[in-house]
Amino acid sequence: ARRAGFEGRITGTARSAETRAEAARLNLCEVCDTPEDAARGADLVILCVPVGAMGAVAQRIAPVLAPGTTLSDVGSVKARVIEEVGPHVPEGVHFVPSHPIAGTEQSGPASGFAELFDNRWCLFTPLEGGDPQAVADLRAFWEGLGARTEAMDAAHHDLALAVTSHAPHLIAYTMVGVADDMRRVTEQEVINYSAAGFRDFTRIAASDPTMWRDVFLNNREATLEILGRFTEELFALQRAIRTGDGDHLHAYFTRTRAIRRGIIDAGQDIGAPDFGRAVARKTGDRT
Ligand SMILES: NC(=O)C1=CN([C@@H]2O[C@H](COP(=O)(O)OP(=O)(O)OC[C@H]3O[C@@H](n4cnc5c(N)ncnc54)[C@H](O)[C@@H]3O)[C@@H](O)[C@H]2O)C=CC1
Ligand SMILES: O=C(O)C(=O)Cc1ccc(O)cc1
Repeated sequence: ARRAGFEGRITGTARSAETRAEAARLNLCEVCDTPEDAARGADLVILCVPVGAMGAVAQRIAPVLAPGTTLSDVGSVKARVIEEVGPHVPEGVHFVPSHPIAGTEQSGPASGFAELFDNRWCLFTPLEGGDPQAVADLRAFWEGLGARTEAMDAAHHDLALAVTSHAPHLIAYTMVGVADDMRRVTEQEVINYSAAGFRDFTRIAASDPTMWRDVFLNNREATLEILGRFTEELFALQRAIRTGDGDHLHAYFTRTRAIRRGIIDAGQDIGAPDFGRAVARKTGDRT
C-alpha cells in the first residue's frame, strides 16, 4: 500500500509477541498488541488468519468496528468464511470477502513483499444486498496493490479453487509423503536424485500445516468432488500404463501441455520460485 503512495495509518497485529516484534522490526506497520487495538478507528479491516479462526477473530473485533467500516478477509475458502464471519458483522459495517491468489509456501511477517500481488488475481465474493460502493472501493484498493480483480459467487470460487489450488496442494503433500516413505527404503536416493518435478512438490508440501488443515476442513465438499474426479483419471492412466496404451497417454499429455501454454499466454506464469527469490533478497535468506 505504501508503494502505491498510501499515506494513512496502517495497523496490524498477530497472536504472538514474537511475531509482533518481527513485524515491528521489519517496519511493516504500526504494530498493536490486540486485534481490538489494530481495528479500532479503521476504515478498512482485513482478516488474515487461518480460515478456521476467521469467525472468532471477527467476533472479537466486532464491538470496535464503526458503521461505514469495510471488513474483509483473505481466506482461501469463501463460503465457510461468510458463514462464520457473517453473523458477527455489526449493522452498518460492510463485509466484502476477498481472496488474493498470491502467496508462497512461506508464512509470517517476513514472507510478504511489495510485488506479491502484481498482476495476480484477487477474487471477490460480494454478499447479496451488500453495498456496491464498498465492493468498488475494495476492488480499487487491491488494484492499487497491483492485482487484477474479479467478482463471483462463493460456491463457484470454492469449486474453482479446489481445482486450481486445494487439490493440487493435497496431491503434493501426498507425493512428498510417499517419497518420504520410500526414502526409508532407498536411504538418501529420493532426496539426492530429486528432479525438478519433485522439487516443486516439496515446495508446495512445505506450506503451513495449520492454514492447509483449515482449507481442507472448510472446503470439504468441493475438494472431495475434485479428488473423486482426480482418482478416476488416475485409474484410467494407471490402466493405460498397465495395458501399454501409449495412444491414451500421448493424447492425455498433449491435452495437458496446452493448459500450461494457456497459462503462459495469459501472463499468469509468475512462478512462486521467483517469489522465493524476492523474499530471499529481502531477508538475506540464502536457502
Ligand atoms: N499463504 C498464502 O500463500 C496465502 C494465504 N491465504 C490465506 O490467508 C490467510 C492467512 O495466511 P498467511 O498470511 O499465509 O498466514 P500467516 O501464518 O503468515 O499468518 C497467520 C496469522 O494468523 C494468526 N493466527 C493463527 N491462528 C490463529 C487463531 N486461532 N486465532 C487468532 N489468530 C491466529 C497468526 O498469529 C498469524 O498472525 C489464511 O486464511 C490463508 O488461507 C490466501 C492467499 C495466499
Ligand atoms: O505457494 C503457492 O504456490 C500457492 O499456491 C500460494 C497460495 C496459497 C493459497 C492460496 O489461497 C493462494 C495462493
